[in-house]
Amino acid sequence: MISESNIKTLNKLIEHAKENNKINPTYYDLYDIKRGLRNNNGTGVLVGLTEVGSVHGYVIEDDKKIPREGKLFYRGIEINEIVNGFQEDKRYGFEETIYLLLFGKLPNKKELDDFNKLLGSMRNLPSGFNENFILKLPSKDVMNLLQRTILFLYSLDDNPDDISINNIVKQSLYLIARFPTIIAYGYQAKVYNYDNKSLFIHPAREDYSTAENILHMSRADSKFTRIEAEVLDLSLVMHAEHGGGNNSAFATHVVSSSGTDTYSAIATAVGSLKGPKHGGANIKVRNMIDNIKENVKNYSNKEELKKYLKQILNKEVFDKQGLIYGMGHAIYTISDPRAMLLKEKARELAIDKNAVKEFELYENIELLTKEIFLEQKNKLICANVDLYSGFVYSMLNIPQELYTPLFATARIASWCAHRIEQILSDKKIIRPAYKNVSSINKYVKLKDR
Ligand SMILES: CC(=O)SCCNC(=O)CCNC(=O)[C@H](O)C(C)(C)COP(=O)(O)OP(=O)(O)OC[C@H]1O[C@@H](n2cnc3c(N)ncnc32)[C@H](O)[C@@H]1OP(=O)(O)O
Ligand SMILES: O=C([O-])CC(=O)C(=O)O
Repeated sequence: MISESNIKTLNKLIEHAKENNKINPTYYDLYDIKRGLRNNNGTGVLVGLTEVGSVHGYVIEDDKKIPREGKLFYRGIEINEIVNGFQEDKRYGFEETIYLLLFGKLPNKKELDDFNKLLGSMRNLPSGFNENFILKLPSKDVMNLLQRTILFLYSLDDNPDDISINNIVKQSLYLIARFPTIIAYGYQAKVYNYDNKSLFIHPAREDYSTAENILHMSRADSKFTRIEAEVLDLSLVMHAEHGGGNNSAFATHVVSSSGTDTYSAIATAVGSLKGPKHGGANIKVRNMIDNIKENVKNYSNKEELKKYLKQILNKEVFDKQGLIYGMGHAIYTISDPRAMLLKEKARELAIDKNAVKEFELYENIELLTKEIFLEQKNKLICANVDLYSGFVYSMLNIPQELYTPLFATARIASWCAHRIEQILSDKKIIRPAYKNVSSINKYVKLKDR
């Protein structure tokens, strides 16, 4: 318990923190600061090269951003082609995607089989690890648990700081293989400790894919249907990579450039992805939907819904941050190809599960937010990958606690790929500049203050 007098001290410190950390907003223009590492025309400042993936949402003509339909490529192959490829063969695609992102080529049948076997053999945690580091130390937040569990794994690695590529590839594969196990057990520990539910620990199965293992380990009865595993697998594929400049990949580049170990780098990326403007938006979307349902009597009525969305944007309601989660993107303008694919999946599942009214709420949020941005800011905005993903998960009976951890389980593939690329190709430590705009102050002796 914090004492009354310490509360007073704390409140005073908070006031100092607020008073003394505000930079005059006009300085940003004066010194031509690339806020958010963006150029004046909204494009990202070019800070690196990559062959892992690329994201297209506009073209530049006469220094102006001209909106285009979104396209996403993994190692030069368009995402829709990858999806069509494994769906036509009626097989899972996430492991093939990890292979492609990490090793830069599509695996042949034997290479893919061998890779699946290797990942399968790496999925279980070291003996006693779950008991000591997860079940005894639960967290209400599975992303928080994931982040520190990665750091605990450092302590059990005999050679954690070796950043030779031989060692990094091995460490990366262990982490990629173990993320499903960690998030499933982290979820079990959460519901057992905080929600008074029974505890079930199912060992990972070597013969199961990543998606199958997640469903098997996170469910009490360990049962799932082929359709459920296929939809989850598709979602993992679509969340796996998004270029070098997205916040968590860039965070990986930044910390990897200092020469730090794999566990520190990946824990950093998890911390970045958790943010509500990045991967954490999927859980925010869910909360926003619940809030809308509570506060908009007839949420099927577009006028009523639009009025409430405007109140969200004006910071009057919901979390008062002024954001409509699941909408907008740093690169996509007209469309995010993943959101379009997920939307179609969501529509199919909603018809099947009698949830069309809820699907229409998501669709109306998309349409009306676009309308509001055009009317108020003359700005094109589109749904991003986080808008429909949570809805799809809810129809697969995947708990909310796992929404962002599932994103991390997919995205770790590209964090590892970007880290390897950074270490092999760009040896310079990332160190941009901050201009100091404070006055010169004299040190005053304690007795004179
Ligand atoms: C996996 C992912 O990370 S996908 C993104 C997930 N995040 C979300 O869904 C959160 C909601 N969306 C957002 O916050 C933003 O759209 C971001 C962070 C994704 C991108 O932001 P930016 O790169 O700044 O986008 P952009 O340059 O197009 O934004 C222009 C303006 O529109 C605002 N804007 C963009 N999207 C939204 C939104 N969904 N709600 C409210 N305002 C928004 C921005 O805050 C910015 O305002 P400003 O000019 O007053 O600073
Ligand atoms: O690219 C970005 O800025 C955000 C991101 O990671 C994604 O959309 O998957």
